[in-house]
Amino acid sequence: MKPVKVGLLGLGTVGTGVVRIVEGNQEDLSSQVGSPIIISKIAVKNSDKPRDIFIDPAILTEDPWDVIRDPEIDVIVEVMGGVEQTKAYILEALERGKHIITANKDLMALYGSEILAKAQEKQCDVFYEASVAGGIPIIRTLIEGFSSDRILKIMGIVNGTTNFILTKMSKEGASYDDVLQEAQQLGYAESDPTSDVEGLDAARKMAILGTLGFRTNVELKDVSVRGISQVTKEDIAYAKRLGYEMKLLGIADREDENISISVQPTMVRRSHPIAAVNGVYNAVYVYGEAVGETMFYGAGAGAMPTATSVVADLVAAIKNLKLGVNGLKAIVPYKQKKLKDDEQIKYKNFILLHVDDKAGVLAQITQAFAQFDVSLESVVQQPNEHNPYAEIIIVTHDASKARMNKVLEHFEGLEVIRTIKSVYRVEG
Ligand SMILES: NC(=O)C1=CN([C@@H]2O[C@H](COP(=O)(O)OP(=O)(O)OC[C@H]3O[C@@H](n4cnc5c(N)ncnc54)[C@H](OP(=O)(O)O)[C@@H]3O)[C@@H](O)[C@H]2O)C=CC1
Ligand SMILES: N[C@@H](CC=O)C(=O)O
Repeated sequence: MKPVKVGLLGLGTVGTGVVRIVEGNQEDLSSQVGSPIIISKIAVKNSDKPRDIFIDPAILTEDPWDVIRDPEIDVIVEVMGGVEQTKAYILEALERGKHIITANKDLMALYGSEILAKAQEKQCDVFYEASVAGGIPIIRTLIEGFSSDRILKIMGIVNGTTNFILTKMSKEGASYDDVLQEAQQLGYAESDPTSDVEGLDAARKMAILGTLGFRTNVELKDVSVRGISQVTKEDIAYAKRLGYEMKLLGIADREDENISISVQPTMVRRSHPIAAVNGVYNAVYVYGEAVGETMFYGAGAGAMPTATSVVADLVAAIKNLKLGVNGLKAIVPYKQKKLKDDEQIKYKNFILLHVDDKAGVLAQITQAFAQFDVSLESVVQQPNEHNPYAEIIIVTHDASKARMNKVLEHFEGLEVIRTIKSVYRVEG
């Protein structure tokens, strides 16, 4: 049987995992697709770099165009990262009728619609399962498993690095910087980890999930983003005390046809299944109008979990190639997008204030909430052992983002408030 030739762009954390799986599971994979799968060319930045696996130096190139322009290659697996130049490689590969597998969320969040339109024009597959939540098959699930339902909410821990950091800070009291370094050594973090810790990586993934779940074109600029770099050990301790776990949570929801998408550190009620997702694990909770609650769990980053999704996509693409079809057409968004405004976005809030320790302060604070029509679930005032100020810890009921912003603006001008220490979304 004639082998299927695959071109690999990138041989780093994920690329090495892909080679291991394709070689290690060759018998099983080839029996599924009906012919051997051969990685015949690999583009890397530095072909002299020592590798963890044996690679025939003759198949390495430092020029990705060698892979894209090779007429023998049927499928391109892109695990190299990058956006503008990588987009050019992929569009050219599609132009040449090659099928694409990518783990690149940066690319798909920014140019997914253009790439998918080109794929449709050329009747090629573009599969990108590994781009969201590593080893969890969430993209296929949204496209196929939920094709019959109307999704109302998608809530996810979709970044392994930040979940690893928050878990270690919470359970071991570890320092933010040390754990970030460990996540980098383990191959979880992006080449520039700022995109992990500042929430951008999760935002890209939520844009992809929102597009698929709501069948409308969610763009990166539609996602409001806040990362974990300002989350302190004290914040995590307060969350725990109140019965919550601190998680970097992506939330996409819709009411009628109005949607909102955000990524932010969130205090999640301990009884919610997502609160128990720790370490590099990810989870995506999907609420469908008909199906109700579902949740999908697995490793969100790292070589082998991510490569599992990449190679599963490869198998799907080769099966399609053999059948002369291309699949997953439902991914092309068709609905007009309507974003919620700040008055329509509502959730509970946790607020920690440092205030002057004197009579009447609490009344001033609660009055401000009443003035802007924000009702409160709990308010606690306590002296601070080490400082001359008191702490006020507030949890609101659901309040619109617009009204909460007004409260916080008002607080900026209140003399009795020394610092607005922390404000977090609360879920559950
Ligand atoms: N790591 C993870 O857990 C996950 C990563 N992803 C995504 O997968 C992709 C790859 O990530 P990862 O494997 O971690 O990245 P790495 O940095 O480990 O690997 C990148 C690879 O691409 C090669 N490369 C980079 N730039 C070029 C270039 N211009 N020309 C040729 N080769 C190039 C590098 O070559 P060389 O080896 O010579 O330096 C390296 O082999 C990214 O899009 C990432 O966002 C998705 C899910 C999980
Ligand atoms: N840096 C990412 C890798 C997977 O997408 C993460 O930590 O989740």
